[in-house]
Amino acid sequence: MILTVDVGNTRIKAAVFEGSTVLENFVFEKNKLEKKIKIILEKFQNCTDLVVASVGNIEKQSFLTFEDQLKIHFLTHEDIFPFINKYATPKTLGIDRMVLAAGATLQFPKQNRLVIDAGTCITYDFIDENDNYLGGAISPGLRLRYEALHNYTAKLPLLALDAPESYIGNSTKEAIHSGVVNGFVYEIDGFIDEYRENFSNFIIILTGGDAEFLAKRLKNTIFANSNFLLESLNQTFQYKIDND
Ligand SMILES: Nc1ncnc2c1ncn2[C@@H]1O[C@H](COP(=O)(O)OP(=O)(O)O)[C@@H](O)[C@H]1O
Ligand SMILES: CC(C)(COP(=O)(O)O)[C@@H](O)C(=O)NCCC(=O)O
Ligand SMILES: [K+]
Repeated sequence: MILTVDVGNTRIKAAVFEGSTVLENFVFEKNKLEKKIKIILEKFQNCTDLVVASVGNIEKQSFLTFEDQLKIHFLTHEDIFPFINKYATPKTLGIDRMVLAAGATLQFPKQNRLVIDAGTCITYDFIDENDNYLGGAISPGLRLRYEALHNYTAKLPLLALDAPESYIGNSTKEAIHSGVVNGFVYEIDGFIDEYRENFSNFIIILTGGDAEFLAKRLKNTIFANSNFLLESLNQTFQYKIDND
């Protein structure tokens, strides 16, 4: 039984796995880390390993209080991954993106794979059918877009995510919702069309906190799996155990 933890730039997501089965999912704020992990380990006392992928500002140090209870695996670029990393700056590639690429490689072998993770940022990660990780894109996530419009202008209000009535926004609020939400959707559909034009035998995985909201708005029908990063973290750990 293992506890997987995904430290993103907005929230922490966690899940307890028995083999490839999720026993329970958790989502919590970064300042609740120690308290929440303690509660989870009290409930799931058979956890033998704690596997962490962190791109937020939480480092391995924050997990060491648990090392007397279970083995801590804080994933780094030095770990073994099931793809060939063709990124020109492999050491700057986000560990979250590496885990997503590992999951896509292991779950969908011998295909071209695009992973879209709509979280704080939207990340696009492409792994070709020969398991070469080629890279992708980093773009502001939904919340970031609303906040940027408010923080970098004199008059725009800070709005919460809401679906626009039309692409023609007929009020300040509607114009902002249209620009943020439709811009987000058109961007993603545009990228997917571009990849589709250049690669055949192609699968798209959509995940992240905004995946559900997005899935029903995209022209390209793709299935959202909000748990994909944690599932991939579990599989990446298994791969590391089997191949280290
Ligand atoms: N309860 C929530 N708190 C914060 N963000 C949320 C919540 N529910 C959905 N979201 C959306 O999820 C996004 C964060 O997704 P997530 O994948 O958790 O980010 P990250 O992995 O970058 O921390 C936010 O941009 C927001 O639009
Ligand atoms: C782009 C990210 C901030 C995305 O993080 P998230 O949206 O999951 O919080 C993260 O993958 C990161 O810090 N990447 C490092 C730069 C790179 O991947 O090239
Ligand atoms: K993300």
